[in-house]
Amino acid sequence: MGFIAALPAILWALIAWLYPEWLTQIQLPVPGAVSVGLGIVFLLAAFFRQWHWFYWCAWVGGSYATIQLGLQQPLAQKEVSQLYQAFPVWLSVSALLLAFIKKPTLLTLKGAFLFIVVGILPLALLLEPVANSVATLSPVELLTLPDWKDTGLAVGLLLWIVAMGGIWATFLLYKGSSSFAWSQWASWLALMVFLLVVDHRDASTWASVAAVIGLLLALADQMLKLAYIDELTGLPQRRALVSQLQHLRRRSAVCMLDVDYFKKFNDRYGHEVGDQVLRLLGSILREHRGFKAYRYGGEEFTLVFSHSDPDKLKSTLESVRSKVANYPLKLREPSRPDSKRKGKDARGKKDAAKTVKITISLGATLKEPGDTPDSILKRADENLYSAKKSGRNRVVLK
Ligand SMILES: Nc1nc2c(ncn2[C@@H]2O[C@H](COP(=O)(O)OP(=O)(O)OP(=O)(O)O)[C@@H](O)[C@H]2O)c(=O)[nH]1
Repeated sequence: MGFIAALPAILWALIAWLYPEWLTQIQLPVPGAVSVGLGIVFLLAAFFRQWHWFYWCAWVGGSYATIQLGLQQPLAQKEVSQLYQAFPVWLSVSALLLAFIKKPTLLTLKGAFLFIVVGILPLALLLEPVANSVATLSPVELLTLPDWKDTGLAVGLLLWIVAMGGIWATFLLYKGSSSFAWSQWASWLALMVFLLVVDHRDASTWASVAAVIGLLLALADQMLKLAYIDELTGLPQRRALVSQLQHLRRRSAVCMLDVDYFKKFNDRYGHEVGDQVLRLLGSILREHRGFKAYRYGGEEFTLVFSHSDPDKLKSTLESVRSKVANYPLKLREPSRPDSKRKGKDARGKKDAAKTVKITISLGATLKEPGDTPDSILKRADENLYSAKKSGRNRVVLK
């Protein structure tokens, strides 16, 4: 899902490669699209107090300004050619640093410093001695074999983009990264691809627009997650459930489930261990087939089925119930032993990592004509209450 933020940059790269003539044929719908886009990201990020986005806006803005001031002239000029060599070094080093360092809060001295560095520093490349010395670090020449020099293609640059972009993207995929992390990769890719098609009019604006749209998509994705996804379990939360229940199909069913004696469990093992259990229960429900799971609130979850076959429903719910009841929960020690000796003893014992089990009760109901979200949830909740009253660790479907 996070990958969505990278799509505009990938689309831009494909167009720049396959149909570069489009860049001059299609007019940008908004004059000053880059500034307008960056302004919108700034405002949204400030509104939602997502300060770390400001650094990326400053990075895109500073790089775009440098391109406009220095790279809009023929590459044959010596100082332009030096900037052209130095610029990918700046883009790559600064992007990697900004993506992987722990970013300070913006409204601190360190934060303001970083903001200015990423926004203003690229402009220093417009000074010839700076560009000259940074250009000596550029691997573009090194990566371009002598045979390729006359092809007119910046082959070294292409290899650089493929190598660095590939390693970075593999890392992001491996880590299952957020849309914000992907939008950082995408901003870098968009501007690097611009350098490959530097001769085309408007290429820098299209590249920066692709970077800004990536940031906007990532911001929108993060806002949706904040509003709809429960942080502890990663499941959609009550707000998402209510919106789903408003569009239930005629044949559907709803189940409320709740952990048994969870208060006692929390009292005995601590709230942190209780959280571990909810996280695990969330992942069991997410991976189980046949329904969509939501965290209703506290230790209560809701399952929504898109059929109303009672036998199938009962068998799925029984399978969930028994899976949870038989799942051995390995508890991590809440605190470390207070001496080396005790730690050694504990590691020696077989039961040092304690295994416990939990059970859940489930109350399910089929959709009836005229049901509202409230009425169907109320019926499922009454059935859950019956399951609790009749001994817990069971399914009631009425
Ligand atoms: N660790 C943890 N505990 C939570 C969370 N949300 C709710 N709880 C706890 O869940 C417990 C719910 O207790 P009760 O509603 O009394 O129900 P119960 O003890 O599970 O008993 P029955 O439902 O009757 O089997 C309370 O102790 C809450 O503090 C959470 O996010 N994390």
